[in-house]
Amino acid sequence: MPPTAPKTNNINVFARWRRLAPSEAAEGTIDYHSTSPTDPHGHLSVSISGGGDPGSTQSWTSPPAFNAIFNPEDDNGEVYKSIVAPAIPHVLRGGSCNFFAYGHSGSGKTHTIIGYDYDDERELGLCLAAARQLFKVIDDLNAKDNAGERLGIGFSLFEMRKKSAFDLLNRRTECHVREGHDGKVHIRGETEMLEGGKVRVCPIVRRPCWSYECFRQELTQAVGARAVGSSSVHSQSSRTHAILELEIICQSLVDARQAVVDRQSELVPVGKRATDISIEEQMKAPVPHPGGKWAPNPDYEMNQERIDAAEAEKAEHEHRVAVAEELVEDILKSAATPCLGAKMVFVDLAGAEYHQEKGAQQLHIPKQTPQERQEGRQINTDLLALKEVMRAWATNQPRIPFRSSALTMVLREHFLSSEKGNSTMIVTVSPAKEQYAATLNSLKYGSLVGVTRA
Ligand SMILES: Nc1ncnc2c1ncn2[C@@H]1O[C@H](COP(=O)(O)OP(=O)(O)OP(=O)(O)O)[C@@H](O)[C@H]1O
Repeated sequence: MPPTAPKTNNINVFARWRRLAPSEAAEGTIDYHSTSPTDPHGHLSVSISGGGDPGSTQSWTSPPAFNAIFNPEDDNGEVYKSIVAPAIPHVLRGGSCNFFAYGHSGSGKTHTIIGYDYDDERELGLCLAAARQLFKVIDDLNAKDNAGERLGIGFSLFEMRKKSAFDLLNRRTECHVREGHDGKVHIRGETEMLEGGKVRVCPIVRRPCWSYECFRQELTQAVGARAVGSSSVHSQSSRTHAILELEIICQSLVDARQAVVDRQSELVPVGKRATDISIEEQMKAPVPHPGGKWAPNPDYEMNQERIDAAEAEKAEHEHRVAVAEELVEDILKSAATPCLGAKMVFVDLAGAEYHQEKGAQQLHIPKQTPQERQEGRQINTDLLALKEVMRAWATNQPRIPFRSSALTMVLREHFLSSEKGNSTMIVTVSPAKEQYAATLNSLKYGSLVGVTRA
């Protein structure tokens, strides 16, 4: 019986072969080619061989899991044109989408998502190329006579490591990932003590940019603060998952969100006072009796009026927070252009590691420290959790295991806010013979996600 044909394509999966580094040339390359079996959706299979010992006939062919496969001569511009550019109209209609780069260390994830050459148009990372195209449209909209409020792009950029996020727009400040009682995940940054007992818990920084040039400068500066270390493959490895969120914004949205943070900080001392008063009054009401029991104090009548007044003040401040939150929603709903609030999320995942001490020595990179090896294990655990989320998402499972890691908790919102079909994984792979095992693992990971379509 032929396999059941997929009904929808919830997650798009692409593979990208990177160029061979000059230092890898002596070892030779993996043999690889893509085939297009009779798949109802035209998805491609990839076959690889040539790893292992000389003369080895070891080979592997994936199921038809890949939407397209990019060759080493395809530059970032080509990848952008095929993967990201088609999503821009969806974003301009107000939709959201996300893009993940997955691959072993040194396979080209950062090259693809962020890029290393910020001046060469053909080599801009996908996020910069997307912002450039969005700004072209936004600038045209802003120039129109009947334009509503001026639009721009706000962005946040942070790294995930273990259970913490590090805000690259705020001196790599450590932020905490918390699940609220509403099930939403919040990333909370620094806590500031203000006058009058106000406590401001800053959210992760979202920097507003009103031109592409401003965005490019801010992004490149922030990227410079990324944590690098030595992986099992190269010595400038990103040891964390970098998450970059672009959002179309206007000034009133920025102000309204700031007002929510301000109202919340005003609520903190008022809420604390209400709790203190209630406890204080209740403590005075009973008195200890012999035998360790407590009984009502005949000489003290609990001051219910005092408690009620404090509770009323707290309710008033809670109402102010709710009003500020509603204003944010109203601005998003009543925008003159539907794209306000639309998001594009780019994730440069930390490199999956396959420990190959032999390969590391050949590449003359420093040996990993025990801490780096421990980080490597944590990275692999996160990537496994992400694979399970993607498989469950792709097959429309009722329960998606978002809570299995801090990384997947943070990504929850991005999956849920993107309609099905707007999540894309780019599996980056190296053609170097010495990385055959790692390449094979990455392709297997990608094909597991790619074939599980509902
Ligand atoms: N498609 C490509 N074309 C040209 N050079 C590339 C390509 N992909 C990667 N490279 C180069 O290979 C090296 C490693 O790439 P990159 O830093 O993007 O890997 P990575 O997967 O992000 O690694 P890690 O997970 O360890 O951070 C870089 O010097 C990069 O410029």
